[in-house]
Amino acid sequence: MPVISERFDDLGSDGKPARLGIMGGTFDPIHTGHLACAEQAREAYDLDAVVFVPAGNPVFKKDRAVSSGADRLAMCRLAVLSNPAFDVSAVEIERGGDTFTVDTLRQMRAHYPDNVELRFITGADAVYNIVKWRESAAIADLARLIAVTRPGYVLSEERRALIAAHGRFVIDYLEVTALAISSSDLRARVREGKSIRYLTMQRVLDYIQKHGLYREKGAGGCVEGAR
Ligand SMILES: Nc1ncnc2c1ncn2[C@@H]1O[C@H](COP(=O)(O)OP(=O)(O)OP(=O)(O)O)[C@@H](O)[C@H]1O
Ligand SMILES: O=C(O)c1ccc[n+]([C@@H]2O[C@H](COP(=O)([O-])O)[C@@H](O)[C@H]2O)c1
Repeated sequence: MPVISERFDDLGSDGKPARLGIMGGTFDPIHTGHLACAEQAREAYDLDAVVFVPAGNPVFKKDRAVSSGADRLAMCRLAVLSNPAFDVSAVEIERGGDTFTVDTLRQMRAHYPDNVELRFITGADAVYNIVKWRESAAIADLARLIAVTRPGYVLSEERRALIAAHGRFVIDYLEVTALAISSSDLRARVREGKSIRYLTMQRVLDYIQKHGLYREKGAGGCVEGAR
């Protein structure tokens, strides 16, 4: 059984410096925006691997239904199949309870040797609120952040300064291809019977159809214990 990820549990075990990108999200469902920004972050910061980590119970999304962890995990796995530098980690879904990034980073830091640098990839909308995350100052000590641009979300110089002052955050701001794609929009399109072709990987689309996801209002499944 892998601890973190099937493909990359041994990263750094040869003693060579390595960089691991960690792409956290709800991924309900994973879409091309997520994949493109992970790929562009991998390229820009010379990451050896990027692991997608679907949140078990996303704390900032308690006001809505979230699909089961099993479905979101399965869709992420299908989405990364064609990229040898990508993998998926089930750690947050297996952990249960509310999902906090600090716990995941601690688990990863404990697993990987010191020659593996952790880089947490997140979008401008998520980074905007990072000062409100559980033990956010500790996050700053565990990982360097890659904040990718996202259409519709502006991180002003004032906000960046506020974030920097809050902890000892080291944040690399990366401009990525602007793709105004969101999981909310994909869910709404499926519910309305519209096409989501090309907005996510074909394998993910097939999974959504086969399992009848997002067809009903408030879609997905359970609010509580999203596993
Ligand atoms: N199109 C995009 N471009 C850049 N970053 C993105 C994009 N979509 C999502 N992200 C980032 O990916 C991470 C995970 O996003 P998440 O799974 O919440 O998807 P989402 O599309 O924002 O979902 P929802 O619409 O349900 O809120 C977040 O850090 C978010 O900022
Ligand atoms: O740790 C926290 O307090 C925390 C609060 C909000 C969001 N996050 C993480 O940020 C990532 C993006 O979250 P979301 O809700 O936009 O999908 C995902 O990995 C979440 O677990 C983490």
